[in-house]
Amino acid sequence: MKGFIASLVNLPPLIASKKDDNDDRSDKDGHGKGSAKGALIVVYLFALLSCPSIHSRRLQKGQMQVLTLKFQPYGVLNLKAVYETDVFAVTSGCSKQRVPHVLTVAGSDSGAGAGIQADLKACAARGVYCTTVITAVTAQNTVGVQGVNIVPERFVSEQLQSVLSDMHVDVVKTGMLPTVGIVKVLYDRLKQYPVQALVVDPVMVSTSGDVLAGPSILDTFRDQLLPMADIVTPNLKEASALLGGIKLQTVSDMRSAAKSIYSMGPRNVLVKGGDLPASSDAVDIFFDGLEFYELRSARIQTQNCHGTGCTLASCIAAELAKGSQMLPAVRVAKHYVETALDYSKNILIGNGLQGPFDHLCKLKRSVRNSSRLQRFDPDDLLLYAVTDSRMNSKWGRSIADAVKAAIEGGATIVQLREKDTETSNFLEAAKKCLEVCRSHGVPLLINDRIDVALACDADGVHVGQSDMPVHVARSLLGSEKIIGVSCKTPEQAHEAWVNGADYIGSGGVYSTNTKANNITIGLDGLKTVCLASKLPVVAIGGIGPSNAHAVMELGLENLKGVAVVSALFDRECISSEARKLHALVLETTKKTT
Ligand SMILES: Cc1ncc(COP(=O)(O)OP(=O)(O)O)c(N)n1
Ligand SMILES: Cc1nc(C(=O)O)sc1CCOP(=O)(O)O
Ligand SMILES: [Mg+2]
Repeated sequence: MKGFIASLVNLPPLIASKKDDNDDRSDKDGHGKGSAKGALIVVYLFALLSCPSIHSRRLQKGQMQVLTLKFQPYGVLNLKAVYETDVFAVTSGCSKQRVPHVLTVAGSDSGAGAGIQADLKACAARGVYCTTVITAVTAQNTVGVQGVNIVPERFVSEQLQSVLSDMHVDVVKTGMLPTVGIVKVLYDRLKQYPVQALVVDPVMVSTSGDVLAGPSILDTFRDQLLPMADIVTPNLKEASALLGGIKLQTVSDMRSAAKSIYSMGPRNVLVKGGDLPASSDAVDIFFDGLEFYELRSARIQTQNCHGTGCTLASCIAAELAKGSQMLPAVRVAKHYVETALDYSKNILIGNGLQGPFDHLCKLKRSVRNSSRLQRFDPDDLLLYAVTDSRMNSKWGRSIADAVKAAIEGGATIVQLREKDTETSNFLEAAKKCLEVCRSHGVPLLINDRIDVALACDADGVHVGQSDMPVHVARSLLGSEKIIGVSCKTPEQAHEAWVNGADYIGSGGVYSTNTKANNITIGLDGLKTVCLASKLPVVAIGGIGPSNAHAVMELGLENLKGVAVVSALFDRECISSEARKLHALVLETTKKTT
């Protein structure tokens, strides 16, 4: 009480400082200045009055005081108080933000397709932080489960205590709970530290058919865990086990099972029908106690489905942690799993029948490119065909037909330079061209549009000096993609190399009508750039059958070929023009090397 009175007596005048530049952004444009400051002062006063350790101290002139206020579970607000010469300011400091958080209580899968590893990947893919309590360590691969080592229940309890007591978990998701003791410690800890939602994936049998939790556990599941659960997500075998072994063979059986499991206490039930015989769709039954929902998705033909159950449950948990309602969370999770399975249907990891899938949908790019001998072969620059939308319209050709003809004539690399094509049409055309290029083993690059290149998974991009900087394009596209840059000077060529480009396009060697206001650098300019460049070079600008030999006769080691637009695409027969040019460039290259 003494400290409280002292603090009131010692309170400096509360005047907003004119000098304070660190104030909230709204002050800068003059909006909400008074109200924001007023609110901060009220919070500061409240903190001052309710915290005895602050009351007893008086701020000296020039002294700064930082109060860190924790508003659990929303975050932390730092208040900064400065008492200067008759001016006192209260400002907000960095306000920390809590992030959505799922705790998974499950087994480790050494093959990383299911269990804890799948949960971590699913949460990462869905933008949610994931902590882990490991209940068992399995020796497992794509063939099956070779060994299981159960973590002692007191240590499961210790892990739970560590995470739940400190890290503010939003949602708990359970997977493999191999003993009655472990289910019980989980039950006790959840009573001690209640969370926003509990997602129970009643893992009992692995995809390979190995038993991961015996029948002795069923009673504890039914009596303790299910009544606490916000959703339980059994597959057909697990639903059958929970219901004493009844057969589930039809969608109607699944509905009855969902209803019976619901009567055990969970708020929602999702019976997964992935194993349902004779069904072209994957049908799941969702029951919320009032209504049944038949959730259908395409059945993806793939062996890479190890861990789908864990992933689905983790994704539901992640969506709930982000604030979603239950049914939308389930729908999003199903769609996510379907997308990841579809993306991963052809990846090859392991020799067994139960392959993992790619939660982050990122692995395939390197798989595809590693199947090529090299990511980028500079000799591919020999005859570089660059498309032009206006020329194709003029001649009434689709982009894909034009590209096909150029490749049939001998083009060794293709760039789609579609300056006036709408994005959606460009993307569609790029996909078609990619099919053509892939079937001929010819790389396809996209001019300027990194977004289109990413969307269609093209082999790379070509950018100019005023397009996206090379290092940014590289960070977006990854190390596997080809990046070319236009350079007219040695300095630009050096920059391109430093920033991680694969080749440079240099020109205009001759004047051109294809690109407006283009600066011509001539053969001399091209030579200067080539000599300075550590990267392979392709010449561009006004090049055709009449002058291609002059370009290649420069005989420069890193000058690998010619890039042409009008000499191919503004001609009646693209393939025969390509054939002519290809032969010419090849001949001069052979002569000069
Ligand atoms: C192979 C090749 N070299 C140079 C260019 C020109 O690119 P840029 O300077 O970005 O100009 P636009 O093509 O975008 O008009 C190129 N496209 N290809
Ligand atoms: C797209 C482009 N870039 C150039 C450069 O100098 O960087 S010249 C050019 C147009 C090349 O078209 P054509 O083969 O019809 O002359
Ligand atoms: Mg450009």
